[in-house]
Amino acid sequence: MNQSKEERILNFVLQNAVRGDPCSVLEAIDKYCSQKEWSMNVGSEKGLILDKVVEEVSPSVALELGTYCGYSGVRIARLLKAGARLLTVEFNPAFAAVAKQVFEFAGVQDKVKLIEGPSDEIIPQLKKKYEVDTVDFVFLDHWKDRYKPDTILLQECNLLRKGSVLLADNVIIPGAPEFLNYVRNNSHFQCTNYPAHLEYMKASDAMEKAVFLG
Ligand SMILES: O=C(NCCCOCn1ccc2cnccc21)c1cc(-c2ccc(F)cc2)cc(O)c1O
Ligand SMILES: [Mg+2]
Repeated sequence: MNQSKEERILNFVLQNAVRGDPCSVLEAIDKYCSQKEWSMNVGSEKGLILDKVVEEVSPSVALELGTYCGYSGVRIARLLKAGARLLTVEFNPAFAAVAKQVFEFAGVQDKVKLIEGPSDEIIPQLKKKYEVDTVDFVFLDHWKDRYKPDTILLQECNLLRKGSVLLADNVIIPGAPEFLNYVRNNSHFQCTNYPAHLEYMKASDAMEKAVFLG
C-alpha cells in the first residue's frame, strides 16, 4: 500500500542524511519539506529561535508536546548537556513510529523518551511513571487548543518550578489565542513574543516564550 508523507520524509532522511549527524537530519527534512512536500516541522527559521531558548535554559529535563516526525525533538536533543533528557509526547502512532526511527538515525535516541498518548493523560503520569520532579523547558507544538489547558495541567501537577520556560509554536498560524490571553494576563508568567514565518512559507507566524515565575 502506498507510503504516507511522513514515511516519504523518513526515507529521504535515510537516503540523504548522515547516520549519527543530527544537523544533517535537520537539513534533509528542511530540504524535502521546502522543495517536495510541505509538512508541519518547526523548520529552520523558528528552529533557530528554539535553539536559542534551549541553549539559554540548558534544561536537565525538557518536555515536548507534539513530536510529529521528530524534527524539533532532534533540534532539542542535539543541544542537551550530558545526562539531560527530552520527553516527547505524540498522539499519532504512525507519526511516533517515524519519529522513533528519525531519533535513532540522528543518534539522539539515548537522550529522548518518546511517549505515545494524549497529553492530558501523559502529563499527570510524568512524576510517578516517568520519574520527573519538575520540567525546566516545555515546547508546545501539539493541538493548539490544548496549549492553555495543558499549561494549567502542568501547574496543577506541580511540574513547573520558578524559572521553567514554556515555548509555544504557531501562536499566529494556526494560532493559539486562548493560550496567549492566558499567559499574557497571568502574573505568574513573563512573556516574550518572537515573530517569524510559518515553516517553509512566507506567511507570518510567531513563537511565544512564557517563563513561570512561581
Ligand atoms: O497542527 C499542528 N500541530 C499539531 C499536530 C497534531 O498534534 C496532535 N498531538 C500531538 C501530540 C499530542 C498530545 N496530546 C494531544 C494531541 C497531540 C500544526 C499545524 C500547522 C499548520 C499551519 C498552517 C496550515 F495551513 C496547516 C497547518 C503548522 C504547525 O507548525 C503545527 O504544529
Ligand atoms: Mg508547529
